[in-house]
Amino acid sequence: MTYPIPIVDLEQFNICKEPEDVSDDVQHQLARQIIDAFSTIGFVGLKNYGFVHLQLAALMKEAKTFFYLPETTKSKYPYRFENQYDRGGWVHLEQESLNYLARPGDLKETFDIINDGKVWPDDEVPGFRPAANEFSHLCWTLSQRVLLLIGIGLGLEDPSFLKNQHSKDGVNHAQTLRCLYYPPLRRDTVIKPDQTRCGEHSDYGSITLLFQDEAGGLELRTRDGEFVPATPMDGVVLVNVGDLMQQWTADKLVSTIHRVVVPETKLTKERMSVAFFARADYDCVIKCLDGSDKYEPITSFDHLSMRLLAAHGQ
Ligand SMILES: O=C(O)CCC(=O)C(=O)O
Ligand SMILES: [Fe+2]
Repeated sequence: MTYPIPIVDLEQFNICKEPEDVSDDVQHQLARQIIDAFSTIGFVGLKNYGFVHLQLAALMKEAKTFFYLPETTKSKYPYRFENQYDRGGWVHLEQESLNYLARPGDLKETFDIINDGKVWPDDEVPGFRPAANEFSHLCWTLSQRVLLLIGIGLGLEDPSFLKNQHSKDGVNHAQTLRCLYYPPLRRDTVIKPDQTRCGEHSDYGSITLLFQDEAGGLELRTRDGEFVPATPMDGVVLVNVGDLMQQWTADKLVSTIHRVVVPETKLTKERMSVAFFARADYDCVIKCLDGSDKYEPITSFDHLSMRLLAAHGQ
C-alpha cells in the first residue's frame, strides 16, 4: 500500500531560514503542497524541517524517566484544568478517553505542559523541564512556519493572520506540549471491549505536530472510512489539522480521525510519542475566514474547555 500521507520537503523554508530570504515562488509552491494535503487527507509529513532528533531523543529520555516512576510519586503531579492559566500534569492509565463515546479509558499515560507548567517533577527528574521547554520552543517555531504557509495557501489578505493568533507566551497563549507513554502490556492483561491505546478522535485546535518513536500503531481514517497505518518514518514529523482550524476555514481544511491501536504482536513493547498542539490564543474568536456563517463564532478557550471536559468524562 502506498503511504497514505503526502511528504513535503521543507528544506528550503525550514525554521533556520528567515522567511524574507526565501523566494515567493518557493513559499507558494510549499503552501500549495500543504493545502493539497490538508484539504484531502488532513495530514502531511514534513522532512528537513530544521531541527534534529537529538532534542526529541533528549525529551523522550527525560519523559520516560518520569513515566517509570512509581504511581505514588507521579500522583504528586496530577492533571488539572482549573482555568486557562493553570492546567497540565500527569494523566494516569485509563483516566482519559479520547473517543469519549467509548469507555473504559485509553491504555496510555500523558504529561501535559502549558505555560511552562506550575507543576514539575523537578526533584525526581530535573532534566524534564529544560528538555520540554527547549522542545516546545522549537515546535512553536515550526508551527508558526506551517501556519504562515496555510495563510499563503488560502490566499488570505494578510498571510500572517493565522500565525499571529498563536502567541508563544503571555496570558492568552494556549499551546500545549504533551508527552504520551503507552506502557508495555502483559500477555495476561485483559483488554476491555472497545479499549485501545488511544481512542479514535480528531484533534481540537489548529494544527498538531506529532513525533512518534518506532513502535508503530498510529492509524488514520481515510475518507472511505477505512483505518490505515501511519507508520513512523525516520526524520518525518506528522502535522495534522484540528477541528477548530476546520471550522475557521469553513471546511476547506479537514481534521481527520486517528487512533493508536494495541499491536497484535509485540504487545510487550512500550510506545512513546510527543504531540505539540498549536491552538489559537484563548481570547481569539474563531469566525469563518471566508465570511460565511457556516459555524457560530466561538472563542478558542470555550471550544477547548468543552472538548477537554468531554475527554475526561464530564
Ligand atoms: O500517540 C500518538 O501517536 C497519537 C496521539 C494523539 O493523537 C493525540 O494525543 O492527539
Ligand atoms: Fe490526536
